[in-house]
Amino acid sequence: MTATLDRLESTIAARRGADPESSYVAKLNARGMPKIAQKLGEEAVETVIAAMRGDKAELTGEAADLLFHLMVLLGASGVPIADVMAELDRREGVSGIAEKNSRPKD
Ligand SMILES: N=c1c2ncn([C@@H]3O[C@H](COP(=O)(O)OP(=O)(O)OP(=O)(O)O)[C@@H](O)[C@H]3O)c2ncn1[C@@H]1O[C@H](COP(=O)(O)O)[C@@H](O)[C@H]1O
Repeated sequence: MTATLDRLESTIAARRGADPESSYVAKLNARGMPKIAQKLGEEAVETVIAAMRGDKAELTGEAADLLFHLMVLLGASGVPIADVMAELDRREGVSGIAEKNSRPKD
């Protein structure tokens, strides 16, 4: 999964300055953060609707759209996907401790 996202991150970075007529990534970036954020929100809603319908094929497609648009937003914001992964890894460690602390004491 990480390799796929790393590759996508590189592709998005390479396409950002391309011709907006021929590149969707360039077109979105040219329209700025409000448009990128709006698209991410739309894809999130479409993902939720697909999940509620219980259609796994539709959900798979919408989830891919959602992840792609999140990657575009992170790229435009200068946040590397490696930082997001590192935060998730950190939380994995933290949640173990939180779980332990939430257990009733003898
Ligand atoms: N993964 C994707 C990807 N997923 C979805 N999309 C595009 O996201 C758009 C979403 O469709 P919508 O109808 O919601 O959007 P729209 O009508 O084009 O835009 P609006 O009018 O809503 O602003 C479609 O144009 C899809 O083609 C993607 N476009 C590009 N990629 C990746 O990005 C790479 C670079 O793409 P280009 O920048 O186009 O070269 C590609 O090789 C792919 O790997």
